[in-house]
Amino acid sequence: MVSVEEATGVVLSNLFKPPVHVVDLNDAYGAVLGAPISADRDFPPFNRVAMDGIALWFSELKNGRKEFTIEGIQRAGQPPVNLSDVKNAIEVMTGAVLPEGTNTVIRYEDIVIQKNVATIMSDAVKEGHHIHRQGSDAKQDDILLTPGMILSPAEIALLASVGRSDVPVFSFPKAAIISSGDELVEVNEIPELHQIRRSNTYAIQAAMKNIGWNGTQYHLHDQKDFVIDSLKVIEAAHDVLIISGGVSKGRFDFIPEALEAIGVKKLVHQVSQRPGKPFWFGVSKSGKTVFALPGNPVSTYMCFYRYVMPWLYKSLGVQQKAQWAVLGDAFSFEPDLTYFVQVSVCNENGLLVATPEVGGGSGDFANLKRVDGFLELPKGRKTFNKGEPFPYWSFR
Ligand SMILES: Nc1nc2c(c(=O)[nH]1)N[C@H]1C(S)=C(S)[C@@H](COP(=O)(O)OP(=O)(O)OC[C@H]3O[C@@H](n4cnc5c(N)ncnc54)[C@H](O)[C@@H]3O)O[C@H]1N2
Ligand code: MOO
Repeated sequence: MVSVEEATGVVLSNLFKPPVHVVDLNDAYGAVLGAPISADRDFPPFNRVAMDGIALWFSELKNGRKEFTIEGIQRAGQPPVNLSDVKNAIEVMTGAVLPEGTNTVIRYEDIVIQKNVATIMSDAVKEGHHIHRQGSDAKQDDILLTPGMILSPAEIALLASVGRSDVPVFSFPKAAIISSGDELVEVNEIPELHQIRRSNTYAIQAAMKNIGWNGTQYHLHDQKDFVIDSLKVIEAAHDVLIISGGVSKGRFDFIPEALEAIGVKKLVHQVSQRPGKPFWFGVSKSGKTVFALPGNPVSTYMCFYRYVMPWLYKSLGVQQKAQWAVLGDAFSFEPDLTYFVQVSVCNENGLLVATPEVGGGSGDFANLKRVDGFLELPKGRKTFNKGEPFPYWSFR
């Protein structure tokens, strides 16, 4: 049995190398950027007028002139006009290029215009006011976005502004989501007394969809040869297998044996954690990744967020930000295991406070509906204090 930290270390050193494909800018939201994006021009690309008003040559104002004849207008979208006489000014619009021969913008609010003459009413005008300087935000060829960024609306705006209508993004690994167990029937079936509907693969699929990842669902009956043959075919056709169930010690828990039979090397089996102790992880001969998550629904769920998601993010170069929350109530847990306690969270004066909602164990997935995530309470301790911070794994 290995610790959570050891298991994490193994999982995160067996990553998927994602290929890059191109998507239309309109479809890029939420995708993971697959190549660096640089500025094709300075940001802003020209000295940009930042307020509607007039532009003039500041020395004239400094030397005492208060009245400036307006000799023209500079609209946004027009090439720069030229101030021909420093005693004059040019009306300028926000977003326009600063007219040549001017170096200061004064807002309409600070002037009075009568008969084409602007009188400056403010004493607070400073040289260079209200000009968004060329290159002040970024220089041409600066790297604006790096691979591994999840594209939010902010990045979409940058991609648009540098002319990237085709966006290179990382492809997600092709995933198989596999359930196993003869007690499981399809969602649209009426189960017999001894049966239940399968729900874990749907939960995994939904968790994946949340980040734009898709998988194909399979179900395996508890028949050893069938499991071996099916896994062989599925392994060949996917980059990652996410299996739920059949990994503990039951007579019909064939998954570890079947995986080894098809050449998947076991790298982790059994982690000193609750839930999810029978967690299994391995890599096939052809480099495919296999997660076999313990079948109890809460265990599957927890292991997906604690191991599969970090693996995916690291594979795609995404920096997963560690989250912490403080324990809302004192808590005790006797076994010498890392305990992922189900918690509901709320924000109290800027602090994320996690209140344990233990529920009825790892089979009680009805409890998950009132829970926001898991708080990771370390092994080697029995009591945990109210107000103490611990890593928090959110699924909302
Ligand atoms: N002798 C031992 N028995 C068990 C141990 C152990 O260490 N020694 N570990 C227990 C723990 S902890 C867990 S977790 C489970 C995990 O077992 P499996 O991975 O083999 O899971 P199954 O037995 O197939 O299923 C467990 C439970 O979950 C239900 N299940 C499975 N798949 C689904 C699904 N897709 N949707 C909904 N529910 C699912 C299944 O019906 C079982 O009730 O083993 C303990 N036993
Ligand atoms: O540890 Mo198991 O994953 O609790 O039911």
